[in-house]
Amino acid sequence: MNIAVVGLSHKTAPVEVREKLSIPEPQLDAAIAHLLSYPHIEEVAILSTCNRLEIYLVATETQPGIREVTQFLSEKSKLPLQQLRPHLFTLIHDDAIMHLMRVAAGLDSLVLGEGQILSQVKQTHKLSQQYKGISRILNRLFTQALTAGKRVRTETSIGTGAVSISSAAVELVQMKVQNLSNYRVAILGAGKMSRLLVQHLISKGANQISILNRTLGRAKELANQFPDADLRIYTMSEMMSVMANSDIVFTSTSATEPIIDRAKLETILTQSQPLMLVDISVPRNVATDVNELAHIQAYNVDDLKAVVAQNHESRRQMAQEAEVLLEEEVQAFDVWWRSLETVPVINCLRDKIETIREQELEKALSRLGTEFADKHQEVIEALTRGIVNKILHDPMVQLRAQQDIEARRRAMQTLQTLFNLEPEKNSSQQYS
Ligand SMILES: NC(=O)c1ccc[n+]([C@@H]2O[C@H](COP(=O)([O-])OP(=O)(O)OC[C@H]3O[C@@H](n4cnc5c(N)ncnc54)[C@H](OP(=O)(O)O)[C@@H]3O)[C@@H](O)[C@H]2O)c1
Repeated sequence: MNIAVVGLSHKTAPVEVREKLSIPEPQLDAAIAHLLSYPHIEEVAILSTCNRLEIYLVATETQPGIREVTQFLSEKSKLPLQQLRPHLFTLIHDDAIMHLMRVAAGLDSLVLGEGQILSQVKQTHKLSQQYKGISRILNRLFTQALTAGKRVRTETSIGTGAVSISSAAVELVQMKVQNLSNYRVAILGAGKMSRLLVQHLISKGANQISILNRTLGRAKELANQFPDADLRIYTMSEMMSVMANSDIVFTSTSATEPIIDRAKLETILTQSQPLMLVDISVPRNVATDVNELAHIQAYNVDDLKAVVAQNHESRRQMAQEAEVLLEEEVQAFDVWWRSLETVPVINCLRDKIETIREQELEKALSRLGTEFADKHQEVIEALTRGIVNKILHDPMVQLRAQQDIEARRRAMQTLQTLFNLEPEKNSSQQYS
């Protein structure tokens, strides 16, 4: 039994590959069920964000489990394995555990230390539980990773400063245009990233902002969060006319197909009309053919790398503080993981003692007669259970807490000899 992660991220794959592997929320249930149907996969969790698609698994046999996930990714993306493989990374056990901790802490993000990833990991944990992808092992790992992520945000300085993909996108635009107050800005979408866009645009001096959304209610809600800004709101049906009257358009919707392409722009823009498009969505909202138009400047999430390079430099020191803290959380998970090898011996001992308790109780009750048994069975049952549990408590706790592997194995062996136990064969190797 082992933990592994197979996936790709902004570090290993460009946006045109990442978007092929994005698994939107409505498809998660089916994807988890599909992965669990493979013979070597016991538990699975899928983390799908704009920067990564990572599949965490517990495999009965590591390499076959990894092969099954790789096969799934190839089918899902419709990319042949030879084409997909150069973009994939695979990490096993300790490396996979540390990786999830780093991801949750924002240390593997394009924008180092951004906070959105922690809620995305939380959502992955929640949905993987809901769709029954994870049980004991990944549940524990995700819980520990979320603790690690929260600690990094509260106990180190990396969480300070509101950095996000949205802030980087605004920074990119500001580098290009200097004074944002002179430009008409439109934002397509009114979700979490759009809210951050509005916040950063306002803080950088933009004052002509339009928000367009599929549902007007959500755009209104967003505008209401910035009562001092004069935000204009529209439904998507007005997209073309609003864009025709904009200088800069940000796109941040969860649409799975492009909503802007060359043909659409040609119908609204004059030949010399400039327009800057900044698409932070994955899958992308802007088709690549817009680059064929002379006065269009189009950027996507991968173009933010240049902006965030500066951010990385200044935040690297803070990231080092966080790494120390993550080591502690990996260690805590490791202690738990190693304690799992005691489970078969503990179960075996419990079963044996429980059988003795039941047999002795039955004998005693039959000696005491039915009248006594009917009246007092519950009390005697509770009494014997209480005695057994109290006697077993300390040895069980001591055994699980023993961190020295050799000492723990010796203790398990002693228990087996003294109580003549026969735990399942090979079960002590099951978790190594
Ligand atoms: N969350 C992050 O940290 C993060 C970071 C970088 C990039 N991104 C990318 O940014 C995009 C938005 O993410 P988010 O977190 O802001 O999502 P979100 O909070 O769930 O909001 C989704 C937005 O997309 C709109 N939408 C969904 N399907 C649409 C469709 N078919 N056509 C037009 N609009 C549609 C929704 O409109 P309604 O209100 O009408 O449903 C809503 O405004 C995604 O592509 C995501 O990958 C997210």
